[in-house]
Amino acid sequence: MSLLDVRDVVMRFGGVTAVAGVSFAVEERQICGLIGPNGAGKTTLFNIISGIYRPSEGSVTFAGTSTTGLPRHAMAPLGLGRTFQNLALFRSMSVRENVLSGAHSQGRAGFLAHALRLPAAREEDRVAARRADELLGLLSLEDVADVPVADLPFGTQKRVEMARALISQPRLLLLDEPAGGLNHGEVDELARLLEQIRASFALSILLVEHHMSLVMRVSDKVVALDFGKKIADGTPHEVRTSPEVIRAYLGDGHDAHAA
Ligand SMILES: Nc1ncnc2c1ncn2[C@@H]1O[C@H](COP(=O)(O)OP(=O)(O)OP(=O)(O)O)[C@@H](O)[C@H]1O
Repeated sequence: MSLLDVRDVVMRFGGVTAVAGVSFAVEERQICGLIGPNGAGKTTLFNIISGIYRPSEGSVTFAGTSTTGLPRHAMAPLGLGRTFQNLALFRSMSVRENVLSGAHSQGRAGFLAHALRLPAAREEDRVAARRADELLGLLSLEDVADVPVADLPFGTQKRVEMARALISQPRLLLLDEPAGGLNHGEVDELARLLEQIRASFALSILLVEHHMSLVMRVSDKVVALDFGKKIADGTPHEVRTSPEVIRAYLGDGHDAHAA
């Protein structure tokens, strides 16, 4: 059984079919890249998997549970973490507070236990604080732990978002254009970080990304979309050399050399 199973998913917005019957799977500990030219349907599919949209047709199964149409707040407790293309951080809060905010979805002790500072809640807070420290170290954020997020460069904010997604210990991390807005050096750093995260946390990653060299470097497999349909699904080499993928990028005036 695959960790994530996307089956025959269709998404229509009025007269527009954004996703036209896509199936693919992500296995345990796999890094899967999702690529395609502008308007191919990547973000729509990503939003379906993370519970923002309910598909018009088809199903999504995560770790054996059907998540089709489940609300997004039900996703983190199941083990699905995500980051956003345009960052969704609390800008006036510190890095540590932002990272800790990701732990709340995991809490089992409940609102009342936290309000009354009962032992179960205090233990949860201790565990979360310990995990936050580990993640701040792993993502080289210790020196800025107490700095408000708004005062940090974009690349650093992206690492904060990653740490916040990781604190809930997801089995699958959904990353929406993590390289967007990063410079060369930062993209290189990101590639190393993704490999390190996979090794340290034994998780799977689904990566929607335009930055081809990053996708090809870190992915075990790549799924390519064009006009809402899957046009390739295989190793980075297979996808990079697929005539349909080359055609999709060339035909649309995209940077085909990078592919
Ligand atoms: N809420 C919506 N209402 C109407 N049409 C939409 C909506 N969301 C997406 N679309 C259309 O669906 C198609 C796929 O869009 P989507 O954003 O999923 O593509 P994408 O591959 O993520 O593109 P990009 O790389 O530019 O982010 C596009 O034609 C888009 O205009």
